[in-house]
Amino acid sequence: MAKEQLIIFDTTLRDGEQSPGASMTREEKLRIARQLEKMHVDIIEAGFPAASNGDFEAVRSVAEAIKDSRIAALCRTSDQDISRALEALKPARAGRIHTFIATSPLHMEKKLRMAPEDVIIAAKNAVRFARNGIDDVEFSCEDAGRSEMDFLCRIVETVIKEGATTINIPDTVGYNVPRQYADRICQLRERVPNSDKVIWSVHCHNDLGLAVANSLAAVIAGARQVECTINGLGERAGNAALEEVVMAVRTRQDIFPCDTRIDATHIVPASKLVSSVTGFPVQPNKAIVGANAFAHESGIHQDGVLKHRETYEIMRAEDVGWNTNKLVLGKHSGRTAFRARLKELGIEVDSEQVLNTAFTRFKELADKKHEIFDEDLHALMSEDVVTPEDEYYKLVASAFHSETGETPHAMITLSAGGAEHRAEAQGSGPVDAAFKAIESVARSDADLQLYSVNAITTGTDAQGEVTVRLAKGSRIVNGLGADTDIIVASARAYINALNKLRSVAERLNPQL
Ligand SMILES: CC(=O)SCCNC(=O)CCNC(=O)[C@H](O)C(C)(C)COP(=O)(O)OP(=O)(O)OC[C@H]1O[C@@H](n2cnc3c(N)ncnc32)[C@H](O)[C@@H]1OP(=O)(O)O
Ligand SMILES: CC(C)C(=O)C(=O)O
Ligand SMILES: [Mg+2]
Repeated sequence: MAKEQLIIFDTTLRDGEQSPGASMTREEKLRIARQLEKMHVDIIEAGFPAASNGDFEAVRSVAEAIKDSRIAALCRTSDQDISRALEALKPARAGRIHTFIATSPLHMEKKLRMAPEDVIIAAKNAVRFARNGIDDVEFSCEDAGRSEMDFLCRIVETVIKEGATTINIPDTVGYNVPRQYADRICQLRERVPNSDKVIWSVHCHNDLGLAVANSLAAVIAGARQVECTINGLGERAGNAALEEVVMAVRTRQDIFPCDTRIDATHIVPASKLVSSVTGFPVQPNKAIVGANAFAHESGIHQDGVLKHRETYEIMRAEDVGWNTNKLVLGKHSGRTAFRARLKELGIEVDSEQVLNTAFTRFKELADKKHEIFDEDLHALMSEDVVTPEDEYYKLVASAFHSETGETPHAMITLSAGGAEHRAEAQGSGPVDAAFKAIESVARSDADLQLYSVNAITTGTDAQGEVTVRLAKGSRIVNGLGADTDIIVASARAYINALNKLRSVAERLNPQL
């Protein structure tokens, strides 16, 4: 049997924009709307035209530009708001008026200061007025999650009689839990006359982190429109995240009697676009669109994924717009992932013993660094362990001078093959000066590819550890140096890298 359609109503440009700091210009709304259209979002709520001239123009521009998604505009129950929204929607090929009024005792008494009977009259008049201007009218019972069921049934019955085509039951303050919210939808569908003539919609906020769970529970209870936003953007803790709703329904087709029309491969680009427009970063562990959503770091998981992806992946990264899943090498990784990455990098390991030695070094490095990059692996595999006894270069003495207004200066005494050399240099900072002084003796001509500093103890007397990566031709090595003086640690790291470069060169050319 063909699945029913679950309508995706995206409100990133309206409720999403209500996130403090997320307001968008007309051009930004247009860019996002085009991406939503590409994804096959059914309805794009573009804004609240009565809010400002800017929002009016933004809704009008979106209505003009978008052809394959329906454009909705939000308005209160007043004729002025509705007229403004109708005006903004004029260029739309398909438009929808979305009008709302609060229905909870708290909102009616304290905010609207209206008697419940007057709220029903306002809703009735608004839907009638809107239907005179447009065929598609959605009515929302704001704060439905805290409204009395009998009252909800009455107001919904009234607006259906006036021609509302979609009835939205928002959990405006994210107060509901899934079973209770689903029960509301079931009761409304059972009790309201002609409930089968309208689409039941849900709009959940995430104040208790339940927006997606509540939306999905409502879908199982018969809702066929979900209002949601990219990255879960929205007022306060946000709305249900579009990407999570879409992928939950798609991944669990064994449970849901419906599916969306969304082309999920556009989800990650949409997430990145919304994040860059609003300046709201996506947390790495965010479902579907977070940088770690398809990344595996621990050895047992990596081994499983390499043997069969589905051991630890319920969706394919490619299906939501990532290039691929990721195996991140770190201190929890095991030999399987280590060997696999080396193979990808074209590094042949000819024996188990070489692999084991390299793996031990890899673990030592991983204890010091959060993430191991491909360059680290190249360095790791191309270097020999240099023991203090066979170090060619040794730091004998050093002095650094750095004073405000003066060029930093370094003096180094370096032993090279047993002969001591004294060198001085100036640099843009004391570390730069130290490296230049060392180079003036070693003349390695290597490229400095990485300089990174870690504090390995805490406090002002912290031991600083420096990593220096040098590259020469195809050789890449990592040098490490530690000292409580960070400039000395840097000089040691540079010298350590020089010794490793030399030892690799010797291995390749024993005449050296
Ligand atoms: C749950 C939601 O997300 S609701 C949508 C939230 N979005 C917005 O608020 C859009 C941006 N808002 C605005 O730009 C402004 O608030 C405007 C232009 C809409 C109204 O501005 P103002 O006229 O200055 O009113 P103000 O914002 O101070 O107060 C809201 C008024 O609307 C009334 N109101 C609230 N909801 C409704 C409604 N659904 N239908 C009719 N009146 C309503 C309030 O009771 C209040 O009326 P009062 O001034 O007589 O007390
Ligand atoms: C206007 C309505 C749909 C809303 O955003 C809410 O109740 O949260
Ligand atoms: Mg909302």
